[in-house]
Amino acid sequence: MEPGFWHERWREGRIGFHQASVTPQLERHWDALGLPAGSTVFVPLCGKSLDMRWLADRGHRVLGVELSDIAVRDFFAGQGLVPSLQETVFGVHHAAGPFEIIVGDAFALDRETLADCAGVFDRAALIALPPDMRRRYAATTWAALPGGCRGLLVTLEYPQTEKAGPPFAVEAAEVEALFGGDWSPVLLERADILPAEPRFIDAGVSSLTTSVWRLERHPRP
Ligand SMILES: C[S@@+](CC[C@H](N)C(=O)[O-])C[C@H]1O[C@@H](n2cnc3c(N)ncnc32)[C@H](O)[C@@H]1O
Repeated sequence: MEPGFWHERWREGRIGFHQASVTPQLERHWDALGLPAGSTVFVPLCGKSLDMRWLADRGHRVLGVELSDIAVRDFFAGQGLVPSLQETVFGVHHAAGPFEIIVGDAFALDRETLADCAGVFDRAALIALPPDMRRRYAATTWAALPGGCRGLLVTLEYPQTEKAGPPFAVEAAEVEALFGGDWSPVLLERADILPAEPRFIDAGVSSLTTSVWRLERHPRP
């Protein structure tokens, strides 16, 4: 899943991962995190997700990062906003209203850039990456978030031998292994979604569940 893979998907409009509505798990579990209005929420690998609009409607500022400028331009156009552009070492920052989206590489972001993020929402980001990149993502992007940051992570579980990713299966043991050191992962929900996923049924996948994790980062020493 190198950058070229994603750029091609966006160029060709092969973006089956994009949802026309808000992630239901976000709606169900976000308020329980107790993040105050006005706080900033980081949305890594954000695409043009409408979850960002939902978070803004809860009073949050949203900081996204996304490789594809097609996705980011589409997002702002869809919101009827014209962003101002500013170039930094991390990429081109697009800002308008409550949204700032960096067109750049999530793995490159540093602690200073993410210092104001009290929250994080990961849907189709961790699971978009193969195993070695997931380890890198946790060790760089998530590791740059500040102590006390809390958020939600949505994962998928299915027998990886039955279908190739993305999206990839990420089992509970891996969530613990990736985040158990610096974060406190708590499983909030697991649901069987195979009946609603014909692509997985057609591929012969025998079971498919989705999980929602609450993660809270320990204070930094
Ligand atoms: C499966 S999509 C999910 C998008 C979004 N989270 C959603 O729910 O619609 C993964 C996105 O991550 C972006 N991406 C992949 N690798 C990235 C990286 N290293 N830095 C920033 N964005 C990346 C891709 O361009 C793609 O838009």
